[in-house]
Amino acid sequence: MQTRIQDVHEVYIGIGSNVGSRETHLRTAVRALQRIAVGAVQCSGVYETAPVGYANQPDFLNMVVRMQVPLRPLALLAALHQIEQEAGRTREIRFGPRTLDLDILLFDNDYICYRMLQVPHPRMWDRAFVLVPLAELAPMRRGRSGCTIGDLAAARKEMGIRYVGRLW
Ligand SMILES: Nc1ncnc2c1ncn2[C@@H]1O[C@H](COP(=O)(O)OP(=O)(O)OP(=O)(O)O)[C@@H](O)[C@H]1O
Ligand SMILES: Nc1nc2c(c(=O)[nH]1)N=C(CO)CN2
Repeated sequence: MQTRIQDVHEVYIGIGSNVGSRETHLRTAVRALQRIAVGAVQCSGVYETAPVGYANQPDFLNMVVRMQVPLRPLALLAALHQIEQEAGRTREIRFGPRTLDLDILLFDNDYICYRMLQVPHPRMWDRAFVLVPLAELAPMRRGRSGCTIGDLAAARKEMGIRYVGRLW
């Protein structure tokens, strides 16, 4: 069956890992995302980042991808949960260590407010580990404050985050 253009959505996904082989988890995640995407997945660089929200855990690797998906928001969330589970993700401590975390940052230009899903991701605007890689892919997008993601990232790029390179 053909996918109609209006059924395809542009989404940005935040990826994080701080347990096990972090780089392997990122690579596995991007390959899995490629399987649900229409066309190529575009990747930011990879950053090593100090933990935010719960300090007593290892540093993360973080990156962001942009892709087009033929899925509605909750179906995309379910697909991301499945990929997290396949990477051995468990949920014990809020903001705590995890093999793989996949967050929907942006879904087209939509505002989504379901019990299980809020988009734009409500905590992304303060997080250097999201804004800095996201600014590589969408520097001119604006948040509710009216500031661009590029400006928000520039104001935070010294905050516990170090560029380590590209996976692709
Ligand atoms: N934009 C979103 N992307 C992913 N999950 C979301 C989003 N909005 C709400 N959720 C919900 O958050 C729940 C908890 O997700 P998770 O365990 O990954 O949180 P967390 O990574 O510890 O914290 P944070 O959401 O601040 O990154 C998910 O099961 C999902 O229902
Ligand atoms: N540096 C960093 N800190 C975090 C991260 C993350 O991906 N990177 N994810 C969290 C859970 O939402 C909590 N804290």
